[in-house]
Amino acid sequence: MVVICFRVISRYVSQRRPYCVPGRLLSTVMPSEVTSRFLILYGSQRGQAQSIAEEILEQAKEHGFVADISCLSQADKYNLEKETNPVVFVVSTTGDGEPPDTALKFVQKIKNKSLSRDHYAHLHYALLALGDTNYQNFCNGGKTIDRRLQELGAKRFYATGHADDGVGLEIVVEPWIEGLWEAIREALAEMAQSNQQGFASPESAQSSNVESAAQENAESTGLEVNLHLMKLRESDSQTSKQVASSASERAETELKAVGATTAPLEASLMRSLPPLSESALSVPALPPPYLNVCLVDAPVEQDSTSCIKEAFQEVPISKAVQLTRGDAVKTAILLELDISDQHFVYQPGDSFDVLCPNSPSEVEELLQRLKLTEQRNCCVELQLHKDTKKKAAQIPAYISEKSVLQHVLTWCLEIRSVPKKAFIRALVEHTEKGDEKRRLQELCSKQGSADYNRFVRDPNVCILDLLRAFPSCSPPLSLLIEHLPKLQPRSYSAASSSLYQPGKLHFVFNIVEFPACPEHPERRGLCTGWLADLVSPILQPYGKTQAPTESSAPLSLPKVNVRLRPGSSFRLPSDNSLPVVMVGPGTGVAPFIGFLQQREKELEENQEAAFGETWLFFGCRHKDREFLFREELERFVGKGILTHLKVCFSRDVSEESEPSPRYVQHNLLLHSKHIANILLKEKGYFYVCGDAKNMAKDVNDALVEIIGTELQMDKLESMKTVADLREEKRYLQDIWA
Ligand SMILES: Cc1cc2nc3c(=O)[nH]c(=O)nc-3n(C[C@H](O)[C@H](O)[C@H](O)COP(=O)(O)O)c2cc1C
Repeated sequence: MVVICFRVISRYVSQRRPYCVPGRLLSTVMPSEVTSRFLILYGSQRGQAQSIAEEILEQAKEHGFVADISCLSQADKYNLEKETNPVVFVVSTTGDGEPPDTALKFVQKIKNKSLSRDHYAHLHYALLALGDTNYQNFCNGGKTIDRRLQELGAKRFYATGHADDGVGLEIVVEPWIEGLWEAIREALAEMAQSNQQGFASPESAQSSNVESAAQENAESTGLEVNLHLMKLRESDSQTSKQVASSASERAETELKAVGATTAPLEASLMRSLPPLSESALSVPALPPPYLNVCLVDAPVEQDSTSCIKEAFQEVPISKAVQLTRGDAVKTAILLELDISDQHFVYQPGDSFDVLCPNSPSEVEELLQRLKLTEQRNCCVELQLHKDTKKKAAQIPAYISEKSVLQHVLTWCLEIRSVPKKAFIRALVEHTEKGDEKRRLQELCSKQGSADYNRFVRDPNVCILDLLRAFPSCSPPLSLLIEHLPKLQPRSYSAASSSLYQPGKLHFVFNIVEFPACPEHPERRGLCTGWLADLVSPILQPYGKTQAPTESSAPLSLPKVNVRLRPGSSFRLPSDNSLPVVMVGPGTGVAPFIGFLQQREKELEENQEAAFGETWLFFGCRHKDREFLFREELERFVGKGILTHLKVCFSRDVSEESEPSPRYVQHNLLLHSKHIANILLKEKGYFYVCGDAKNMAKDVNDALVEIIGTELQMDKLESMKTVADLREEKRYLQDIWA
């Protein structure tokens, strides 16, 4: 990162810091003995931890270090048992506080109970955990690894960072990385000192020779980098001044043009105001390009979709029903998938992934903006730049060899993703007009962080929005492939039981709507918008839920690609006699329909089956418009399968004298005694499904309050009791942000 004054100077100085370690070490450590090597290990589910790890790798070079990088799943590429250099972990969290799939084996390995307390006594590490405070188990993936490494004697040489995707990872990530270099230097010096005091093995002596050579090498590169940065700084501050004056001139002209003399101009995606518009900027280093892209006019021989569809099964959608009345604010749709021809075994509570394409109109617009409409059917051939400065550069595995351009933009790249600052920095180089260049520089700069959050991150701006806002920006296709992440499948919870409805899989979703805002036009969520369009020919309107008859069923049913998500713990207790409390407002009720269907069937098959109490807390805005699965839930109550159905409607005016509860958490509080009994005396289960941002947090707070009140505990104690419930897997969440 960084190009201005004080940072450039401190960077320049920092190249020599391996020799300028703190006083107590300076006298004992010789320069050639201080190695500059360290290892980066990342565990990432959707690529953010990986790209931060790669950013650390890039910056390492500039700071005079030699770093190796590996995914935690590539166990053959590193060996922590013998690692003598500092290790930097970057680990995200997925599911309900789980480590990412790529870190699972590693976590299993370090959790092995037979490992001794000093197993990692030789290890010096730092850890950056990524998470999202919208989820209860904030950063738990990283915290789990951190805790276990401590238990096994590893030494933490730098305070653990906990970055929150809910407010912007960069708020923690950027300063954490800034402080990392000094910390590694100190750790290296300390380790070298310990070695000198007699712990050095012949192996490490050998490696330190190699490393000091590498360090010299890195230092000379570092010097060049700094000279380059100095030059950039000079030219940048000139540009800043020029652009700043032209920005205020432009603002004035615009004011005059609209005849306004006093009304202040507002900042926007395209325009900044002082002080930012007049500030010198610290912009990130230009990410090194690493891909050569050739568009080859050749016939496509293989099915280029095969690589992304691997592990997915294509299934017909046999039914689609609108569950909400026409005047509901959100439209909920139930889909029934026909999985009878597939080997697709699921349990109630499981969730699964759906592959969805980008919108054809957005792909078309992108092709036009890239001036590639004529080449849409060309094969995209990717090669690594021979002399790229990007370390660990790889051709994206999710773009198969013979893919055509239109297919790549439709199925492989997340074109709706919010461009990261590094991407915006790279766009600057492909922008002609000075004022547009300047604004892009601001948006990726340290000084422009608040503007980036306000005009890019919060309104979910995507690359197309940027290209619309900055007409002189004309990036090459290679830049998009380098910077856009892989298009991710979307997850949904099963809303059925396969025991109850063999060969069928149900799920429910709300069509997500993003209203128009100054940064982008109105649009729908990528997958939910696509699904809604896909099923519109077979959609049964609200209130008509009968199965399609032979004659009314269309000849060809729409199809989707689905894949079961493994490892769910969101399951009914194995002991049927235990009571359960389920909290699922809105579409969050989905998995509980599966639970209750399962029990209905089990009871049908065995009249003797005895189930514990079942409580369901449901809520929505209006009883008449959005009470999803009302009839089915009432049937469960009638059959005694659901013993307590507690509903609340946040926007209905209560007709009763007593004010009725507004949200599920209020309803929970009304039944405190029962809930506390179920969870703490009867060892029951507590399930929450739905929105993480507000509901799941409020429900958690309500639970803390319930336990505190009923057991007369102080807040800290009741929070600990709730944490214990999670640990015992009796408090389970299936939530989304
Ligand atoms: C399905 C899903 C589940 C998540 N669960 C949690 C969680 O339980 N706790 C948490 O702190 N963050 C959670 N997150 C947030 C991610 O850890 C965060 O967005 C992170 O930046 C993702 O990094 P990655 O792309 O490297 O996986 C979750 C994100 C998703 C998409």
